[in-house]
Amino acid sequence: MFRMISDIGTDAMKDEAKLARMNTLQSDIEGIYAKATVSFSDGQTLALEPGLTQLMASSRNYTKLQEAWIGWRDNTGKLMRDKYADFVTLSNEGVSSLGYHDTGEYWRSWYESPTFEPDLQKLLEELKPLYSNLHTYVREKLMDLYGRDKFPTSGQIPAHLLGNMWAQQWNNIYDLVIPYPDKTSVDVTPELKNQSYTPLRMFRTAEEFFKSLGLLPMPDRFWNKSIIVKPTDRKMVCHASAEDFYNQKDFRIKMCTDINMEDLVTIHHEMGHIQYFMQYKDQPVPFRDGANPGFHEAVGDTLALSVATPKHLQTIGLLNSVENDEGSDINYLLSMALEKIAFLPFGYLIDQWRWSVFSGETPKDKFNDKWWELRCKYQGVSPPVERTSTDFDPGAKYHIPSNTPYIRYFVSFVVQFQFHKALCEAAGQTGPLHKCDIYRSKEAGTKLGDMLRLGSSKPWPYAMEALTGQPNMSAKALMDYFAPLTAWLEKQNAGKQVGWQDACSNQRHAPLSANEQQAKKWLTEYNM
Ligand SMILES: CC(=O)N[C@@H](CC(=O)O)C(=O)NC[C@H](CC1(C(=O)N[C@@H](Cc2ccc(O)cc2)C(=O)O)CCCC1)C(=O)O
Ligand SMILES: [Zn+2]
Repeated sequence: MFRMISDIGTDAMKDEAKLARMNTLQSDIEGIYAKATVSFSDGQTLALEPGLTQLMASSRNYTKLQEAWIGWRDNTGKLMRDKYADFVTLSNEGVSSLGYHDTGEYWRSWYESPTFEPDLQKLLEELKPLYSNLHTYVREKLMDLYGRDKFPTSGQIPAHLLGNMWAQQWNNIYDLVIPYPDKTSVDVTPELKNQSYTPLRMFRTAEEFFKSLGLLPMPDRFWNKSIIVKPTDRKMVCHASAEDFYNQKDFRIKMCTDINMEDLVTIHHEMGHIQYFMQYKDQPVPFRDGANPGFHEAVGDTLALSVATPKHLQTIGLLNSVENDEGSDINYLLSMALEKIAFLPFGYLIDQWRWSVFSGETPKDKFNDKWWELRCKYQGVSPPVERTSTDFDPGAKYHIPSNTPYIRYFVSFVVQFQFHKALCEAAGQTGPLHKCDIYRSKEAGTKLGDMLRLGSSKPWPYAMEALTGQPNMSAKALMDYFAPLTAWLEKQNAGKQVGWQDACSNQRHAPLSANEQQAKKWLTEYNM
């Protein structure tokens, strides 16, 4: 049901004027985000894609990163706080006539579970040790690079140093934290460029994976009507998206494709939505949805877990040699953890914040305090500079101005490992889960297709059981996948201060004295 009446106001809002006002606020807020750029002190002006995204990914200049981080928030969130508060009020009025207390309760209803919130909390708690170990390992490396005096004594990592505008995934700082630099590195971005991959060839490569499982190819109309490169003749919101036109033949992706590994994964993600649209196209319209929104987000990412393996990348000619030793294995698992484990607290906290706003628990003057309370506590990241209540940092993340629910991604990052495990078993793959590649397995494709064709015609636990043999969300498959890395990180972090205090402190660590630096250098060399 989440897709049919997602802009709930259309059906329920009796007062046309209020509906018009809500839609005006929503499009004003989205317009602020879409037009935002950052002008730097050196005269350069960058938009989010590709400029700021590439800067946050590749710059190692503390001050430049900080300027981009502050500038983006000044030109997005800061300009929308009051409008957002008004939007929240009208959105809640819209759903109240449907019998929901507030918009958050309506959004949670799509998961059809009275224990949805405690289930999520339990999953995050189970995954916290793994996240803390990754956080500690990365923090140590970043402290060495940027200096301890940049880091708060409470243990958080400054949010602008993690290779991403929102610190939501840390794959772009892999080069700063790679455990065994002389072993296979799995980043195939240079190879994609060497082989002059085009956006179209990246899309065709993804389609070929789906077809190898016996799943449906992209129809001609998809190829004719999709937009896969940033247009030059007009403005377009570059944030990738997949659209279902509900006419059983029109399905499209819009995306400003960059030639890199991150976008190859995103293409699989978007194509996963298209595959789901096509598989349930013959269901009655109300059932042309994912079993729940998290399932819809998990399809493409599940297949990308196979595609990203060194073995698969070698199969498709993007990696020439694969070394099967512990070092290469840890390198690969760490690169996957920077994308998947790093994301978990972020994926969880966005709607914890938003639900608290919709419920009235967090009033306008507390919007930003609540945001940083959650960011400091769950994600262990801190603002590089002091934030005030007139800032509105949640508004700097696409899904807040676009009013797109987010807990679906937390659900997806958990269930995609359950799906992967089930498909690997169907494909007869018996080795470690992180080495499994279901490429060309018709058994796996049939099992997945059968689940996708259900759409939302059955409750999601039924679909979960059909695919995995049991009805619940479970962190076990994810923890099995990363088990070798967990052991390695625990060894690396032995003797280190693991974790952080709930609240961010303003106090920074003192810089190392000269002989402390010398001692650290000897220790590092000795340990090596
Ligand atoms: C009509 C409509 O609304 N269509 C929906 C789909 C549907 O509901 O049918 C849709 O196209 N939504 C766009 C959204 C785009 C992306 C996104 O926003 N991702 C999250 C989190 C994340 C990050 C990494 C990752 O690997 C997976 C997820 C972020 O970037 O923060 C951008 C990159 C990937 C997915 C999407 O595809 O989910
Ligand atoms: Zn998606």
